[in-house]
This record gives sequence, C-alpha cells and structure tokens, in this order.
Amino acid sequence: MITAPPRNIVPALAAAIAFVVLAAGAATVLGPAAERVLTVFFVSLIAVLGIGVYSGNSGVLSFGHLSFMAMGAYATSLLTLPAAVKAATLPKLPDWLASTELGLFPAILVAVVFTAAVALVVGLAIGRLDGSAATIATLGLLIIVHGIIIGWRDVTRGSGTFFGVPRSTTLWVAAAGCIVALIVARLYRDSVSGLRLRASRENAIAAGAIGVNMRRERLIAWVLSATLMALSGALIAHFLGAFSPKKFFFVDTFQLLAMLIVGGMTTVTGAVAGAVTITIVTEVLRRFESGFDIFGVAVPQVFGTTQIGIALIILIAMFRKADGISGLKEWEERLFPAQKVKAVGSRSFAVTDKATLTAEGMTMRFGGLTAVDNVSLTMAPGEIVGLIGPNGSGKTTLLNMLSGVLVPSEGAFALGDQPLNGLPTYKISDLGIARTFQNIRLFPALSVRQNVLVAALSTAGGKDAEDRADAALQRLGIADHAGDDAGTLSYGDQRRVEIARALACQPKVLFLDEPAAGMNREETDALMDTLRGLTRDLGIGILLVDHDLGLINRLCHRILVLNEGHLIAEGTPEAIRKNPAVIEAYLGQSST
Ligand SMILES: Nc1ncnc2c1ncn2[C@@H]1O[C@H](COP(=O)(O)OP(=O)(O)OP(=O)(O)O)[C@@H](O)[C@H]1O
Repeated sequence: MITAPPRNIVPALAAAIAFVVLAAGAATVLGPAAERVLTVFFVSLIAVLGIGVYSGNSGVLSFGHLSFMAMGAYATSLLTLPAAVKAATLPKLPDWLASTELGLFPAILVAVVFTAAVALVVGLAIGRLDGSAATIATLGLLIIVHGIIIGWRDVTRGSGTFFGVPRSTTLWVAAAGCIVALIVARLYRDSVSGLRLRASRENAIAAGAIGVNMRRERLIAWVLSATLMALSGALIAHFLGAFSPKKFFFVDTFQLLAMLIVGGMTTVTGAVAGAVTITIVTEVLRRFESGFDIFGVAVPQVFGTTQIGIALIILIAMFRKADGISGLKEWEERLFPAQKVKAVGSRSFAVTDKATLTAEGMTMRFGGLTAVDNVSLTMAPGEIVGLIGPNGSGKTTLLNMLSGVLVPSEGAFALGDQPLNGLPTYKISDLGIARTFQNIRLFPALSVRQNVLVAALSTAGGKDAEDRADAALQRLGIADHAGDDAGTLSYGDQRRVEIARALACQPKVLFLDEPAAGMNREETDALMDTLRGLTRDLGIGILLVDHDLGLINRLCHRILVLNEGHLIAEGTPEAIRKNPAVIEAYLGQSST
C-alpha cells in the first residue's frame, strides 16, 4: 500500500521518467562525451538512491553500501564474461561458473538475488545496532568485503584489474536502470514500511510506542537498498569493461555519500539534486585537476582538487542547509500539500474487546536508586485513574515500565489475560496500550496526518487505518492541521496530535503523561471533555499523570499517589484530598 495520495505520487513518477528520458535524449544529441558522462551519472544516481533508501529513511548513515555494489559488479561480470576469457584469465574457477555465459539482464537478476541474500544475513546482525555503532559496523562491512575480494584471487583476480567484461551498459540501458531505481525509491518512501521507518528515524521510542518494529523495517530497507546497489554495480562494470576493487572503496563511497548529503538524504528529490550538483562539480574540477593555462600562465596539475572541492561543497551545504538542497520534502509535497481529512463517523473507534490492566509488584532500579518500589495497580475499562506525586516520585518510570519502554527490575503486568512482561514496546502497543510522553515525542518532519496514520497502520493489523487516523484527528479537533508538519504546531496542538496518534492505535488503555502541559484553561477544559468522551463512548481506560491537581480532581474516578517510588495512597479524589500521608508528602498547602 502507498500512503501518499495519487496526486503526489503520479506527478513524482512522471517527472522522474521524463527527467531521465529527456536527459538521455539530450546526451544522444550532444555526442559520445556527454553520453559517457550521463551514463556514469545514471549509474551513480542508482547507487545514491540505493543508499538513500536505507540511510535516508532510517537516519543511519552507511559507509558499507559500496560492498553491495561490488557484489553486483563481480557477480554479474563472472556470469557474463565469455567462457574463453574466463579460461584464460580465471583458470581456477569452478566448472559450473567457468562454463556459464549469461546475458546482462539474467546476470543482473542472479546478482540481485545473491546480493539480497547476503544483505539479509548481514542486516540481521547490523540491525541489532543503533546510531554510530551501526554506522561503524557498515564501515566494517566495506572493509571486510574489500578484503575478501582481494583475497579471493581465483574468482576476483585479487587487487588486479578484472577485465574483459562485455560493455553492454549503453546510455539507454543505464537510463532504464535509473528509471527503475527512481520508481522503487519513491514508492518505497511512501510505502507503509517506508513511512514506519521514517517515523522511527524521527523518534525511535515513539515509533515503538505506536507499534513500529524498527528492526524489521530497517532490515527491509537494508535489503532493498542492497539490490539497488547491486544493480548499480552490475551496470558500472558492464559500462567500464574493466575495474578493480578500488572502484568500490573509500573514494567512491565518499563521492556517493557527498551526493546524498548535499542533495538531502531523506528524499528522492535530494538524491537527484545531489547527484546533479556533484556530477557537475566533479566534471568541472577534473578539468582543473589536470592543469590548465590562464592568460598565458600555466597552472600545474594539482592532484586531489576534485575531492577537496567536493568536501568544500559538503561543508558549505552543511553550514547553509543542513538538510541538503532539497530539504526534508519531495518537490511535489511542497507543491501539493496534504488536504483536510474527510469526515468519518466515530464508529471507526469501536473498541471490540475491553480489558482490565493489572500490575503486581512493579519495581525499577537504576543502579542504587529504586525509582519505583513494589507498586501494584488495577485499572478497569472506562476508568480514568490519576497518578500523582511530587517531582521524581516515579510516575513516568511506572508508565515507561507498563508500556515496555523500560524493562522492570521486578514485577508483572497484564492486559486482561495477556501477560505483557518482557514484550517489546511495539507489541505492547499492538496489544492495546497506547501512550503519550511527558516530553512530546512527535515525528516532527512528518505531517500531522502522517503522524497519526503511521500509528493506525502499525496496530490492529492496519485495518481501516485511514478511517481510524482521520477519526482520531477529528475527535481531537486537529483535522484542520492535517497537512502541517507536526513540528510546526503550537505546544498544545502537538499534545493533541500525540493523543490522536495514541488513539489511532485503537487502544484498550491509554497512558497520558502530562497531556495538558502547555495548554490554557479553555484548551484544558476541551481536552477534559474529549478524554471523558473516550472513556464514555469507547470504554478506554485512561491512566493520567499530571501536576494540575484541579484537572486530576475533576476528571479522575480514582487517584494513585506515589512518593519516592512507593504507592502511599489510593482512593477517590475526595479521599485523597483528606489523606494525611498525601498532604504530608505532596499536597502541602495546595490542599487547602
Ligand atoms: N533512565 C534513568 N536512569 C537513571 N535514573 C532515572 C532514569 N529515569 C528516571 N530516573 C530517576 O528515577 C526517579 C523517578 O523519576 P521519574 O521521572 O519517574 O519521576 P516523575 O515522578 O515522573 O517526576 P516528574 O514529575 O518530575 O516528571 C528520579 O529520581 C529520576 O532521576
């Protein structure tokens, strides 16, 4: 399923195809030199798009993708190399490989499948890492594959040139490959998987809390991007006719990453803009690099001019536009912003199956500090329970344990008959516990509707996701902001988007961590009405943390009071107001 409307996708794909066809047509008119430059450009663009599918959507920079390009190049070349050439230059090849002689397209197919299989295995390992550890691991992959190619002489000719490859990559073959890559990258970005991955790039914890299995989404992107790299490697090998392992190492990694970073990592528009910019700069600087005359003065050869120039462009781009030339949006997303959501009846929210939340002996220790100590609670369907306590008393930690963000040191919790201990956040949210965060955790570069839609798509099997998302936006009164970037909203509206996003998960229980913070009196009253509606109409249980005791007293059926990690009182608002232990620990003068 594609999550963007056709009015975005159709012009994007049409423009991508037109861009490639017109450029290839122009190069044909301009002659062989232009054809050569453009063929290399198309092949490079395929690789940039490949890296972008993974790094752009996941936010994890990869230095290792050229190893997949190398796999595509060597695998296809071994399959297309004429048997006579293999007999002469690679005499120790196994018989089946020595006698195989495929055309370029079947060879690409085999190489893509082979590379995808390797990527799957490698991705299972690298996917367990996050942030800079993942990036360093990709660098390790590049070095290991380079080492294998150099060491596996009988098959790769080691560090020597692998030559005799049929030159079957013409301008139009490269153009066709580029069109395929542009379509794949663009459709992936707006696929359900792509949207989930972009959400996890924006905020991994929040993505988990709305049902996104980040590791699985990263693996899908990793394998898909590896197949594009293999295609790029196959095409460059069959364009050059001869290559060595150096072609797939640091210099080209730097060049391709420069294209991605300068253009903008997160969009296909950025990949194209970056590839065009760096190709032009490279072509110009290459002429200077080999020395030139200016007004009769001979400027000598300066090796490295191209690399220095590209590095300077990256620096300038980073200073002027950290998100790259194209920013965070595709060109047509700027031209055709999202429309208001359509009216949807509240039926879309029907909670089919209500459940009681129970927790026994929940304890969380951070080193020597026991933040929550042996807390037990029960919450019935449709009940609004307040959780209060002085700063640092353990409220957020308790919510974090009950939503899977933290693994409790001790204790057990369940929703109905379903034990939830040890389950990852994304499973807990899918089973019926949704939440908001004390420090708002939206996906700021996604639109308000995308923020909510990705939650609906990632829970309850994605059933009726669009309706659920739109109904949640309407119930929270933010349908008018559907097309705005979530990060641009006021504080109060951002809190409402977070609640709508949690609601779109079709939860049985909702945890709200200071939902009224940053809202004025009117907004707080409106929010209270909305929350009452959720429990009354849908039977959702709400566990509410807030420092606004007025709000807690007016809204909650029951209140739990924490102090220094201990549950010190539990009862109706009336009873809590009069409880001496609570007055002593928390309410103080404010109770009067
Ligand atoms: N990840 C962590 N590592 C170490 N200590 C932590 C961690 N998270 C919370 N704590 C500590 O646990 C205690 C409880 O914190 P918690 O945020 O749960 O309190 P709280 O009641 O939600 O406070 P507030 O009302 O200020 O939000 C505090 O002393 C806090 O410093």
